[in-house]
Amino acid sequence: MMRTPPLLRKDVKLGEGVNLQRWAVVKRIGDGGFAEVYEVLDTFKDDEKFAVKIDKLLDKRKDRRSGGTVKTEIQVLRQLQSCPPVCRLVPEGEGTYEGRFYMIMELLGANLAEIRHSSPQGRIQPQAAKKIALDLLNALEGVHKAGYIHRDVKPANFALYQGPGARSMATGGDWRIIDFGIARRFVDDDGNPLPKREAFGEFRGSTTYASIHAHLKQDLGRRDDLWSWLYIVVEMLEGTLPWRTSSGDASANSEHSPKETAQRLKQEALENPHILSITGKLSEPLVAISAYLRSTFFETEPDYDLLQECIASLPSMPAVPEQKPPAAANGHVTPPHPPPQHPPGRMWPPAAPATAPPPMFVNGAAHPAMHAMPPMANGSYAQLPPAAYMHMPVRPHDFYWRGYGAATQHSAPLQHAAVNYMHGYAGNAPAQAPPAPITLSAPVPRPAPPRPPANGSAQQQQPRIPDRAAARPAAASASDFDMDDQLGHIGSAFDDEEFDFGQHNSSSRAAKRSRTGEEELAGDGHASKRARFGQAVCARQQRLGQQLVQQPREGVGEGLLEMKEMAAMAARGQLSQGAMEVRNKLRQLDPAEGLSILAWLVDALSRNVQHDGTPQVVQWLGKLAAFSDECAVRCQATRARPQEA
Ligand SMILES: Nc1ncnc2c1ncn2[C@@H]1O[C@H](COP(=O)(O)OP(=O)(O)OP(=O)(O)O)[C@@H](O)[C@H]1O
Repeated sequence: MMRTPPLLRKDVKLGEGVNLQRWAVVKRIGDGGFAEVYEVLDTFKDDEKFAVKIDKLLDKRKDRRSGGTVKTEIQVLRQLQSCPPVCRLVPEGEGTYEGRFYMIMELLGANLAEIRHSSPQGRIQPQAAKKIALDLLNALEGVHKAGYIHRDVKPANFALYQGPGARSMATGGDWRIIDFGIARRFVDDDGNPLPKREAFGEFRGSTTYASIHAHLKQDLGRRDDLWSWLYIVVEMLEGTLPWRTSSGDASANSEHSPKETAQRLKQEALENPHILSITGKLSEPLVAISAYLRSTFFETEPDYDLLQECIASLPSMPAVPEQKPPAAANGHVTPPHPPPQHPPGRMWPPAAPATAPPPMFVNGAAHPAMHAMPPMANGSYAQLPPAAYMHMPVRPHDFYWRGYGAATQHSAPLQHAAVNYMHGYAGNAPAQAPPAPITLSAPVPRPAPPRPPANGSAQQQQPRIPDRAAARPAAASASDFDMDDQLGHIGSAFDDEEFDFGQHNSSSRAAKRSRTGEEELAGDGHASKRARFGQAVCARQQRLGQQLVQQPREGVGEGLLEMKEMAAMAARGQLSQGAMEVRNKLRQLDPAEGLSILAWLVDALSRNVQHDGTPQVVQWLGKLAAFSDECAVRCQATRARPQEA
């Protein structure tokens, strides 16, 4: 039986004494772009509390073009009700009030934006942040598995469940995902993914958390929800994002719009994810996530397990003393990027690799070797040509095979992590001894890329290996070989000259891809060639790697010749079934073992690039570096798992 509604508070905008069917409006609790949210009481159920979301009056909508309405949201939410972390609708709780659609749903608590703002320095403790990150990821996975992309993933759209059995915030809370106003179904009725739409318009979600693809007005896929999720995770841990100003929002003092600033910094963060951190040194698992997301395609089904593993390997304790981000004159929060102070030193101790590396993560903390990783200065200095990577079939968790698939660029920070990690144990005589202190040469600033000739003949130019000796004449001996320097110069050589596999020309499409981080290769005739090349690379990689580990270092030259031969064979497409089999064996190697082999190979190839600048060698180097990245990430994941258990 309908009861008299309770006394209404003054701030109720729906109108005095409003009843929406049996639900009596109590107070306003939220206000978005196209709707308002009120707390209501169910007068049929002992005044149990619920929430109602109702369309704003048309003239109060921030953006009339948004198209988002409660009516469309109801349709999406109905499809997602079997997905646990999605906000529950009350059956029969839909209707219109003065022409405005409304829906009754469960009443949730504070949203993540409010909770973060109420935390000291806007940071959430790492242990709780990890739990929240996993909950949010689960929620997104559930939505994706149900065939939808949310497209407006932001902290305000995750709210605390406060019903029976809810966990307290002290243990991370229980999160529900809300606001499906601009969600979109990405599969057809048969569950097949819809093709990417071209010429997509302005994005309608939040600028702060929008993926780079949203800024570029591209069609959004599952990966874009996950980019937003990554920004949320970074913000929870860091207390801010680089594109936020000291006032926390729009960069009012900047000559660029907030959107432009966010886009530029997000673009930079693709190359160098460390700029996402106020310390200039982002946690390696987050770097890995960024590298992984960057490697995904529009239609890629994300590897949620891998993302979970990365989050699980995040430190549970704050790694550095609390630090306030300095605000630059223009109001931007600028990562400090302390200059690295590493004295020149040897790359590898000359002894054989130890059998067992020390754990990379002990109780969530990084292996001591990881600390030796020099902060990235002003962007990546180890870019390698996109064509250095190949596309390969994927197993779950083998994301680097896919990640570096096709035209992905190499993630410099990860590569250095791998090298440094290896450095921590490979060659330290007693396996039990703590890793020797690591000395790396300070990275040499990248020279400005050469300007293309005025006559536009850049496309005919051959990729060149720069003269390393000329750039750093005093450090040319094998004993003080400097990987940073070497990779930096190789990277510079390809800045403007896209190396197209087996061809020495540049394509505007590929160049565009490298600028935008867009990696789709639909219709790319070179993709299958790269795949074949990749198989061959891996086959020979294992054999030569084992040889090299057993051989004295003088044997490297011979190994290099064999590799070049193999590369030429791959380019001609003369590949065997055997190559595929060896590759599969290589994949089964213990990641640490693979890393050990690959570290030797990268080192060996780097030394020889100086003497023989063939493009194949550069490709090899890129491929090998990518593989050592994979090994490093897999090491992290493998070692983190028992810790979590
Ligand atoms: N079920 C709920 N329980 C409690 N609070 C809610 C609920 N749903 C939404 N809110 C609150 O209301 C606010 C606005 O809701 P919502 O984001 O759905 O509206 P919107 O118009 O789509 O917003 P925006 O324009 O920001 O996307 C949310 O940030 C949240 O704090």
